[in-house]
Amino acid sequence: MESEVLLSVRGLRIAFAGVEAVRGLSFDVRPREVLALVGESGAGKSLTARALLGMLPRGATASGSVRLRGDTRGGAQRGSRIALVPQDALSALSPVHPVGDQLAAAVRSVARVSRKEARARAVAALDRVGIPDAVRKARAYPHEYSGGMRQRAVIAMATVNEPDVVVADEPTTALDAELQEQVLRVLGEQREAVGAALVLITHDLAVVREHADRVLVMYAGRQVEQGPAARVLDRPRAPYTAGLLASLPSGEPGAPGEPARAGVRRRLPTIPGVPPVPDALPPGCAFAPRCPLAEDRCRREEPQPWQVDDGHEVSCHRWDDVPYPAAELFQEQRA
Ligand SMILES: Nc1ncnc2c1ncn2[C@@H]1O[C@H](COP(=O)(O)OP(=O)(O)OP(=O)(O)O)[C@@H](O)[C@H]1O
Repeated sequence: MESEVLLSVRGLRIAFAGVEAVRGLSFDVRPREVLALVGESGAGKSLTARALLGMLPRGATASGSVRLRGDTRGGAQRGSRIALVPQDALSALSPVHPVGDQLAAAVRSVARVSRKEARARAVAALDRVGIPDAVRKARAYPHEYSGGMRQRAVIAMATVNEPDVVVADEPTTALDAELQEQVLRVLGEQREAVGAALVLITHDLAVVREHADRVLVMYAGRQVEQGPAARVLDRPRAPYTAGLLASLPSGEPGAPGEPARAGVRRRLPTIPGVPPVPDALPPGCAFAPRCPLAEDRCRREEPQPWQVDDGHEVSCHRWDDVPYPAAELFQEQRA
């Protein structure tokens, strides 16, 4: 069923020593859907990802609920159904064991199968992500893989047990453009092959435009806007989303406005200022100090999510005053 919800997050809050870094986040992920979590550094994307996996850092306290197919149990129950592709591929693989052994161990940690069967699944997973001569490569150590092949091996590791959800935390930041594209393509293919949904964490709206069905834009631990990716990027209703879009090079797949002209470099507007830290949030809307549309109310009252369109929510008092094209908000400021 199209509308079936696979993963449901309600009122998620994550705090360190009483200071909230994620402040009441709610979203759903449907089967096979790609949901992108976007926002600047410190928005709470990685913490949210870790909460989905039930792997919060030491000292964090969480409230709210994360349900997978209606089940709130965390730990191993959820751990085997939600898999992580971490930011740093190297940290995901042990340097002292052959890659195939690591994948086989991952298989045996969730399924009671023979060593031989686990091995076969490991090789099949390596083969599926496009590693040539997978039988032989399974016997090699991570340092014997090229950077791109290692990324693929990490994706194989995350998908070997055919999870319901793959969470990829900025899987491409350390890679050059060609490898980034490759990794995103392989992730997409694996999503198809094992029928998983993908939660893709990124700060790159061009990646969202290319690869996501839905997008959740975060700022200072809260939802700013969420909805179908094409609709949010074409007609953002939150000034913050508009600012992220304005800072994309024109002609990028996520960028609005005219196509890029070869040889012409324009100075890109960026959102002035920096995001607040969790223990020094301004009153009202956390984005107000950087927002060209902020008025008194914004500095007093935190906006609640408001449905502007089918499945498109925005948390902004002034969403109806965001111009079209929205990037103009920040271009004007620069002038
Ligand atoms: N282990 C920790 N101890 C204390 N505070 C933390 C810890 N981890 C995260 N935080 C706080 O939570 C905020 C959000 O962190 P998070 O890593 O989720 O951000 P992010 O959006 O993923 O950023 P980035 O893009 O840089 O990874 C941080 O700015 C920090 O204040």
